[in-house]
This record gives sequence, structure tokens and C-alpha cells, in this order.
Amino acid sequence: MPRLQNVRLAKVSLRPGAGNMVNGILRKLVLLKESNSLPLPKLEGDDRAQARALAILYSHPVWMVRRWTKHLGQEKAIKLMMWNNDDPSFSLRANSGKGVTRADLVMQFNMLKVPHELSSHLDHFVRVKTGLQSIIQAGLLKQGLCAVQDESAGLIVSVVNPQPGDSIVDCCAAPGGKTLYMASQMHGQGMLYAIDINKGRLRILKETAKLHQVDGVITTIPSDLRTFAESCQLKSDKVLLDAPCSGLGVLSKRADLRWNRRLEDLEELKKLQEELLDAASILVKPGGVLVYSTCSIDPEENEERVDAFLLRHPEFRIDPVDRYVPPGFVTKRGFYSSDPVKHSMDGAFAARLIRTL
Ligand SMILES: C[S@@+](CC[C@H](N)C(=O)[O-])C[C@H]1O[C@@H](n2cnc3c(N)ncnc32)[C@H](O)[C@@H]1O
Repeated sequence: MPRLQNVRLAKVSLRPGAGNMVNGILRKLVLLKESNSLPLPKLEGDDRAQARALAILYSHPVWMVRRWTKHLGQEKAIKLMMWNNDDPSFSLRANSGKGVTRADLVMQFNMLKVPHELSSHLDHFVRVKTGLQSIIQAGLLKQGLCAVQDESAGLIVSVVNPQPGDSIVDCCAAPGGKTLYMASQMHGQGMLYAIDINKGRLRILKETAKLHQVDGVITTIPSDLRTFAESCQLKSDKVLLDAPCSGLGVLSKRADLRWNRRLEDLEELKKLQEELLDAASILVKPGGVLVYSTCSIDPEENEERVDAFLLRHPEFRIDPVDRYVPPGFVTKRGFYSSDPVKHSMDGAFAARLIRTL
């Protein structure tokens, strides 16, 4: 955030005098940085000391640094933190539900002089590094011509592989990024049940579905998935559980998130993910598919939750995702995984599980 913005923020949120103090500190920091004399911590000592130094150097909580160093090794953990600190790039999805093609979108971006790049993984997606504001101001999102959607989320939809005529349940659907993309691939045939506990967010989904002209195949169900599944007779071809998670794969776009997350949150989330997985599994018909996904890169929220689920539910088996996403995104065990450093997109995970007949 630019210095003057920080000064203004301090004045508004604390008191007018605080602005001067923040200004003084930031000026001094800029001078020290320019003369290469910032007093930086040294990367030395035991693991704990090194994690503390890295946490300061790359501005991440110590617990995250320790976790990533353990799972990824120090070199990759540093690259990940650098990615998180870099300016994020965004991708936009052309809304085929409204007949908009990627070529149409590219034409609009050219007119707006927004530099862009075609996604090499997904037909409807275009990447932009700068210029998102121009796209918003030109009203392309308000008109429902496109949606901001990361390719990592688009690839989760590829794992679900929605087809016209399918009956699909999106268990944690709001605000609807994946619901809308799935609906656009159903060409008006079939039904997509969008469940979410958050009524307000589900209302947004409903309104956006109308705007995107895909509302004909969507039924919204405001409910806690756990209570809904207990009383429901519905059995579907495909069930997507895009579970509430730590969001550790999307830190480049959510500057505040790293400081709001605590290690203890993971324990609570893991319990919720298991309960939701059990509930979602009830909605899958024999031979049907359950896709479990997160926007986390943490094995405890991903592979480990799937393994624990498979132990509780031997009637499900892993269906490797290599038929649905490019090889670079397929893990040894047949899961989908996007890696911010390797793929230059958000981190995400998905497992495709089939209920035996
Ligand atoms: C990761 S977000 C889903 C994002 C969405 N799939 C998308 O692509 O836009 C997780 C969602 O789970 C919902 N949720 C949390 N607990 C739930 C529960 N017990 N039953 C149903 N939905 C729940 C939250 O309200 C939140 O909207």
C-alpha cells in the first residue's frame, strides 16, 4: 500500500496525530531501504530461529513459515511467500451461458487496451496482470459478459466435468463461481442444486445466475448441508463439495488473510470438512461422482481428509483426474493440485471419488 494511503488510514482509524508518526516511520524505512541499510534479520540458528527470520523477511506468520518449510522445504517455502507478496494477476471467464466467446472478450480487452494472455489450460479463460479496473469500469462484469475466476477454480470444474442433462449438487455453492461455470456447460439441460448455509451469499448467486442467463438449470437451497443431507432423498450423478478451508492457496489475492488465520483454525476446519464430506457422500447415487475441493495447499485439508474419508467410506474409490485436467496438475495419486509457484495461479486441490455400484 502506498505511503500516503497508510498515513490517511492511520489518521482516520486512530487519530489525526497518528498520521504524522506513521509518515515519519515510513519515510525512514524508505530511506533505509534505498541505502540498502535496513536492519534485516539473518537466516541462522535452529529451525525456529530461521522461521522467525523468514517470517519477518517475507512478512508471513511464523506458524505458516514453519508449516511450509516442513511440507515444501525452505527454498520452495520462500518462493511461495514471494509469490504471495507479488502483485496478483487475475483471470476472467467468458460467459458462454450468454453466448460470449473468448474471442469476444479479447476484442473488448483490445478496445480497452488491457494487456492480456489466453489461458493455456481452459478455453474460456483470459489472464490479465493489470487493467482489471478498466474492465470493471467498462461494465463487462455488470453486464454478465464475463466473471472474475481463477484458472485454479476453473480446473476444479473440469474435474467435475459437468454435462448437459446431469443432475449435480454443489454443496457449498455460494457465492457461485463454480456453480455458474458448471451451469454454463449444461446448455440449459439438467439441474444443478446449489446449497449453502449463508442465505445472503446464496442470494448473490441467484442474482448472478439470472444476469449470466444460466438460472434455468439452477435451484438454490439455503441450508446447512448436514441437516439437508440427513432428510434428503435426492441422489445425483455428480456432487461437488468445495469445502470451507483455510484459503492458504489464495494468499496473493487476500492480503489480510494470512494475519487472520491461526493454526488452531485448521483443527476446526478439518472437523467441519469431514462432517461435510460425510454429508455430501449421502447425495451421490451408485456409480456417481463426489468431487472434494479446496483452495488450500495444505495436505491436512486435502489428501489427508480424503484418506480419512475413504477409510470411513470404503464404498468410494479414487478416480484419477488425468482425463479431465492437463498432466502437470495431476499428482502421483491421481488428485488435481495447482501450485502457485509452478503454475502461476492460485493453489487449489480436488479429488474425484466414485461411489461403487
Ligand atoms: C469455499 S466457499 C465456496 C465457494 C464457492 N464454491 C464458489 O466457487 O464460489 C465455502 C462455502 O461453504 C459454505 N458453508 C460453510 N458451512 C456450510 C454448511 N454447514 N452447509 C452448507 N454450506 C456451508 C460457506 O457459506 C461458503 O459459502
